[in-house]
Amino acid sequence: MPVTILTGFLGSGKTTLLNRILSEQHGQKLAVIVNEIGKIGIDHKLIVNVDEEIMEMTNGCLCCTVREDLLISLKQLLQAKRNNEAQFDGMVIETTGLANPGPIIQTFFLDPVIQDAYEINGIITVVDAFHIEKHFTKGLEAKEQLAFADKILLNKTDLIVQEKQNELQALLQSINPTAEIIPTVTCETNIKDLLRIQTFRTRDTLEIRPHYSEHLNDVTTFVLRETKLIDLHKFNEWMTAVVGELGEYLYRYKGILYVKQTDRRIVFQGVHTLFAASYDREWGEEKRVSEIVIIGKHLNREWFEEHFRNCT
Ligand SMILES: Nc1nc2c(ncn2[C@@H]2O[C@H](COP(=O)(O)OP(=O)(O)OP(=O)(O)O)[C@@H](O)[C@H]2O)c(=O)[nH]1
Repeated sequence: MPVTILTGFLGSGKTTLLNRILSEQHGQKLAVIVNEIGKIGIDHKLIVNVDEEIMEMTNGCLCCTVREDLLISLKQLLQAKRNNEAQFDGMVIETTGLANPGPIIQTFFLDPVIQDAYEINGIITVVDAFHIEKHFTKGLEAKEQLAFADKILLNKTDLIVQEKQNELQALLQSINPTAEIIPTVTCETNIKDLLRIQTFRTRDTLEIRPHYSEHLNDVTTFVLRETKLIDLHKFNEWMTAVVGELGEYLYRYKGILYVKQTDRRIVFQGVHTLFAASYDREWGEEKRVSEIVIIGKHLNREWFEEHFRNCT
């Protein structure tokens, strides 16, 4: 069952997006989990009344205290589905505006029952185009949410001029060079596409968009590139050590490797300490190069570059 995770700073438009997802025809019947911090059952009243399964979790912020709750909710929903008490073939989780989505994503990988039944479709981050720069000054959350995103909705573009929009798009892309950025007004976009990201599946393309290396306070983004063949064993050993040591600081990393052990491309990606790699298609006409995007906190780029080179 595909699970789509909605993040975004307070007031950016997550509920607006959720309502679109729930009211548009996209062929999926969705279960919804909303996580409200400090409010008691307010948001569900704002959510359009459709016959979806809505489960509200009010006792704390998903990212820190209630991962156990999330697990329980996920299992309850699964049980309800098996008992024919609930019908759904996909799930959407709306996180609080302050959640770091990392631990939520990890919940789906740590429990075998959950891992069997669910699959992360993707992480969608909604950005308030009018306030985002202010949000950046308030702490790390807004940047962390961008770091995890597969798709970024640059929402409320009706409140800014075109030049500002271009400037923000470049800024967001520099923070997360692999995410697709979609400018929107009231989150209007193709909902089917949002429900079909399939980020953790092997894909033909892992696109690394042009970007400018960026260091915004503590969140660092850089791309490692190497044209020499990579030794997969060396790389695996190194990555295992890296996630063991620096896992908590690694928000998101994704890459394609050109390795000596196979003619096929190796696609891999991870969140904190969890990473998965898979064989992709064979190399074609394109330039053979290993490329990894790393987004994290307090990371030393030179150290990564040097050790990645040592994997050749
Ligand atoms: N001008 C403008 N306002 C918008 C747009 N999208 C949403 N809004 C408004 O922004 C406010 C916040 O939207 P929500 O969808 O509730 O945002 P949220 O992220 O769920 O908010 P929290 O649950 O508080 O984190 C609402 O008043 C929306 O009507 C937009 O594109 N342009």
